[in-house]
Amino acid sequence: MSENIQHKIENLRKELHQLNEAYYLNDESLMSDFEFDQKLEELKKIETENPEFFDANSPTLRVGGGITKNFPTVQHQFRMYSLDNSYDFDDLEDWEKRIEKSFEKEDVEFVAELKYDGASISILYENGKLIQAVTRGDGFQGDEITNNIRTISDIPLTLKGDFPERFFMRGEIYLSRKNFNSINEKREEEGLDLFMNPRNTASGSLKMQDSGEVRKRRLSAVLYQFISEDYPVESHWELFQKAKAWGFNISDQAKVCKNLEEVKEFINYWDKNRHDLPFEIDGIVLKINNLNQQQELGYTAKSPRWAMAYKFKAEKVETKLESVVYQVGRTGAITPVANLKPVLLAGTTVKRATLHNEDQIKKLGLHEHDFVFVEKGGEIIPKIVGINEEKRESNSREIEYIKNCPECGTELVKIEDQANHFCPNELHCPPQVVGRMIHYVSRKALDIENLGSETIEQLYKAKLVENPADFYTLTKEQLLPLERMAEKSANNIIESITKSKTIPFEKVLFGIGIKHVGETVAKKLVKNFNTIEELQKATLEELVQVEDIGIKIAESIHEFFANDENLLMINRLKEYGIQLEKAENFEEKDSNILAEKTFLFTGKLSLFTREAAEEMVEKNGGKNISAVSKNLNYLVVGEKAGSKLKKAQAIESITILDEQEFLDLLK
Ligand SMILES: NC(=O)c1ccc[n+]([C@@H]2O[C@H](COP(=O)([O-])OP(=O)(O)OC[C@H]3O[C@@H](n4cnc5c(N)ncnc54)[C@H](O)[C@@H]3O)[C@@H](O)[C@H]2O)c1
Ligand SMILES: [Zn+2]
Repeated sequence: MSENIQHKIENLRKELHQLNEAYYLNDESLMSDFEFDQKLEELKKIETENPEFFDANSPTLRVGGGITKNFPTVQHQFRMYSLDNSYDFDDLEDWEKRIEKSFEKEDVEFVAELKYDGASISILYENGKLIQAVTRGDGFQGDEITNNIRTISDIPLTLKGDFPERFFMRGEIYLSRKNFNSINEKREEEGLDLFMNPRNTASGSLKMQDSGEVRKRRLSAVLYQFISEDYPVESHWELFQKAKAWGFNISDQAKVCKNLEEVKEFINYWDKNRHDLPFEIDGIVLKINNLNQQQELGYTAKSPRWAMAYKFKAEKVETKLESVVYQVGRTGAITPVANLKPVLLAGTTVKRATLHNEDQIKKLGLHEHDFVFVEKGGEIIPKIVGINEEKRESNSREIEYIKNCPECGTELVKIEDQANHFCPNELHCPPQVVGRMIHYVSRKALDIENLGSETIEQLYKAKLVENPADFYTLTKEQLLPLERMAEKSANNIIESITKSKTIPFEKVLFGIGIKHVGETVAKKLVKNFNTIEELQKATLEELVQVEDIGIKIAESIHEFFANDENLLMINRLKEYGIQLEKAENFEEKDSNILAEKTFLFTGKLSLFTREAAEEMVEKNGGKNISAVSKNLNYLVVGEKAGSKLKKAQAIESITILDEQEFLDLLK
């Protein structure tokens, strides 16, 4: 018996650890939050009943996140906790009763706030200036991401009014629905995978190395906690008002509730109206208003006793399955999709739900015309979570998975370790053909501006292009009849196509879409092979001798050149003057960490010479400029820096670094 229980505890702990790792480190939700929380609750219960299996590392006792290797690690002066959560009023009532009991003779007030769905951050302010920003990490230590946080316009770099000398502000970094959608629209244009949901995208954005890219994500921030050695006021609510006056973005919806009735009203209101907010929330947070009471209640191993999260369950509705259709992605992956009788769910009308793959359909046991339960969990696309078998028609047949590609008829294949089926007809299956051309024009490949995925699709349908070489024979006259194509756009497209003839070999090699040859591999190949002919002639042995090239990539390169159609395309590209030879100034960049960043060095440098420093900037994608202005991002100062430093200090957007801090940027 006890062996069984031990086994169960260990399995649950292991599973929850894995889910935490996916969620916090890879920004992936492998199940809904509700399912996760149920498992956590189950573990908590078994652990309480079987205290002999105590483990301080259990997910019930530890904050789920961790730190990465990509940023400096910083210890939190004040620990960052998680929140206890509940999904129903009974739990809230229990919590309130416990609290009432602790303060029999005092009034207890609550502050109810929206629970923003993003990633938490702790920001240190000293003398009214933003000094440092750190992620929650494991609660004890986190990643130092100050430069990324500085790009968020909701976060003040300088405070106003009667702010305390030194304190931390904590809050949530999130992404509005609108900005999330526009990021995905752009990714779709560029043929990139779409992001799953705003929470994971916000959290992933914070971990990017290039703050220029972070800025483009247009993140938002809301601050909800002031922390310091001592407090200027006596309640959480007053702190909010203070913080607002100092220039912080505080939630407009927060409200003082005198009792649980008012709390319930607040919760019910937002459960109903949350879909109208411009951002996503996953619940409501309740905090005891009085700071003395907060202090008296203190903390458990993982969360404050003076706060509680009430989480909304994902909504679930029943509707009828009308049909199952199969989508072919640009890489040839097949995704089954359920067409549903339209139904209102979480504020939007749902007509389709993803079925993921054949195994998922089998697991559900889906039959034609079944009545299904649909839920909107962490993902944008709703999913079918169950079937109402009582309503099944007696003669309805089980859904049978397709054997051939719905686009081109080719027999599908299943690759080991992959959940999806694939259409192997890379060169002629329409979505794959279009996908290859979209990849060719994308920013990191031939960077042909003005030619979006829609236009490419139209060109393909009009039989004007079938592979990247065809772009170079396009004329303005052929473009003009396309939908929504004006003279000016047609000219721009032709111009961008012509301009792509100067794009260097390594980007062309990436652009022609040899399987497994990504950006970095393409660079490594060009470093070792001067021309496309040399690459074509290389034996498998020669290929695998190149750094980072394994047998899988080598074989894929061979396969590519064994195909006559590919050779024909290469010959045509050569004829049109595309770069298929290593450029004289080819230089393998170390990284792109400093992309779009400008630098200026001043004063007497001791860790490196000015020339070496400027070279480091360039090798990592940055730019050197010669004067202090608004265009400067970083001023790196050595000893005895003079007027440039003074001038830079007056411009808020310039970050001033010492030499070591500059080197740290390159880590
Ligand atoms: N789906 C999965 O696979 C998976 C995996 C791991 C965790 N999770 C989810 O994450 C939860 C655990 O994450 P957690 O520890 O960050 O807890 P949490 O997200 O449930 O609550 C704590 C966090 O809420 C945030 N928050 C938002 N608004 C706030 C406000 N007004 N005041 C205070 N805090 C506010 C803060 O970032 C705080 O750290 C789990 O309960 C689960 O729901 C899901
Ligand atoms: Zn196909």
